[in-house]
This record gives sequence, structure tokens and C-alpha cells, in this order.
Amino acid sequence: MSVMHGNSVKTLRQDLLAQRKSFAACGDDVPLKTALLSHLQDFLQKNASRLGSIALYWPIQDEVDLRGSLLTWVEEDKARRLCLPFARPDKHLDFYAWQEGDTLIPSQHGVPEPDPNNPRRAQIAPDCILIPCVGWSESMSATRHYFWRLGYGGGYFDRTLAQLRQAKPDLLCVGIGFDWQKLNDAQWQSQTHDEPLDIMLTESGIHNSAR
Ligand SMILES: Nc1nc2c(c(=O)[nH]1)N(C=O)[C@@H](CNc1ccc(C(=O)N[C@@H](CCC(=O)O)C(=O)O)cc1)CN2
Ligand SMILES: Nc1ncnc2c1ncn2[C@@H]1O[C@H](COP(=O)(O)OP(=O)(O)OP(=O)(O)O)[C@@H](O)[C@H]1O
Repeated sequence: MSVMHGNSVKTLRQDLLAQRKSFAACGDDVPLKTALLSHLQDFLQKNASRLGSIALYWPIQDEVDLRGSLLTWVEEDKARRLCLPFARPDKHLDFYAWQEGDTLIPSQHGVPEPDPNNPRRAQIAPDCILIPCVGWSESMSATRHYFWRLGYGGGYFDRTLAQLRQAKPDLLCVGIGFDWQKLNDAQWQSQTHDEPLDIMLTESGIHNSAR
């Protein structure tokens, strides 16, 4: 399916990350992040009955910081759980319960991660995974459209979602990004190993892939 070669995807990633960095440096991303967080609130409210546990991410490189909103979501109902990814050497992600103040350990990519050996923090199979996007795209079929994610290039989320969806078909995978990160077919096309997102959440709203 892919028409892109490794080098051009690498350049595309670098361009998108540089652009995100420059928007953040001059504060242009602040209103977008505020709007996105208000749509996240809507999403959490609309899905309150089906979500017991949510996987978030520890923001790096100007990714949208969702921690405050999700800590509030947990405070509203003590049965709710948050978890963070731990990247395994085989490039799969495991998710471990996270509470504010937990000690995290920097991964080889510099991402603070939970300690997988902490007996007080269980491994969790989340109901919903919030996934930061470097870029994203939309494609149409006769019956539905799909959202696709371009990440940092490790393939971690694709491997993980492929496996988690088998055990949990109603897992809700939500991409987090900005409208300007949307890529057209000439820029990037999803590959056969890419796992689609169920929802794309941006500053313009909650975009559902129609089923
Ligand atoms: N905040 C956050 N946490 C996350 C991810 C993410 O995208 N964002 N991940 C998503 O999978 C997993 C970790 N995977 C990651 C893979 C690469 C890089 C990274 O920064 N890579 C370098 C380039 C490395 C290279 O090209 O060799 C970079 O972009 O500078 C970060 C996270 C799990 N945790
Ligand atoms: N399910 C899978 N099984 C085996 N290899 C995979 C799988 N998914 C992705 N890969 C491999 O991982 C590499 C990176 O994939 P891709 O460029 O899609 O990463 P990404 O989604 O941008 O990264 P990340 O999720 O880590 O931010 C590719 O070379 C791909 O072949």
C-alpha cells in the first residue's frame, strides 16, 4: 500500500516535528491545545459509562499535555484508573497503573515511564488509549472512513494495538493531534502494518470514523 520510502517518511517526520516545535516556541499552539482539551472533556463525558481505564502518555517534544484533564477525570470517580506505556525491548508497549507523584524512569527514547517491577502498580489492559500523533491522515472506503497515525517511527503503537484489539475488540483508540498535522495522499499513505484510529481528536473536535 505504501508509496513512500524510508527516507521521505523520515524527512516528513522531521518537518512535522520542527513545525510543532516552532509553533510551541512562539505560543501559537496554546489556543489549539485549549480547544483540544475542551473536546477531550466532551469525549470523557460522552463515554463515561464505557471507560474504566484510560492509557495516556507522558508528553515529550511539545505533545499535548492531557495529564491535568485526566487526573480530574480520575478524581471524579475513584474506581477509574489511568495508566502509562512502558516500551519493551521487543517494541511492544505494556501499560501500568499510574498515580500522580509516582517515580518514573526515563526510557531509551527519553520518555519517563512507570517501573514495571513496582508491585504496587498493576499491569492494565486499558479500555481506551490516547495516542499522540506526529502526523495523521484520513481515508475513505464505501462504508466508512479511517484515521491513520504517523508516529516517531518505532512502530510501538501499531504492534501493541494489533495485539490488544484481538483480546479486546471494543478497545477505543484515540489519536491526539492538530488539524495542521493532517497529511494528504501525496505526502503519506498508511502502510499495511498501520492500525487505524477509532477517533481523531483535534482542536476542531471529536472526529469519529463512521462504522
Ligand atoms: N509521550 C509519548 N510517549 C510514548 C510514545 C510517544 O509517541 N509519545 N511512544 C510511541 O511510540 C512510545 C515510545 N516510543 C518512542 C519512540 C521514539 C521516540 C523518539 O523520540 N524518537 C526519536 C527518533 C529516534 C530515531 O529515529 O531513531 C525522535 O523522534 O527524536 C519517542 C518515543 C511510548 N511512549
Ligand atoms: N504489527 C507489526 N509487526 C511487525 N512490525 C511492525 C508492526 N507495526 C509496525 N512495524 C514496524 O515498525 C516500523 C515503524 O513503523 P511506523 O513507521 O508505522 O511507526 P510509527 O507508528 O510512526 O511509530 P510509533 O508508534 O513508535 O510512534 C516499521 O518498519 C514497521 O515495519
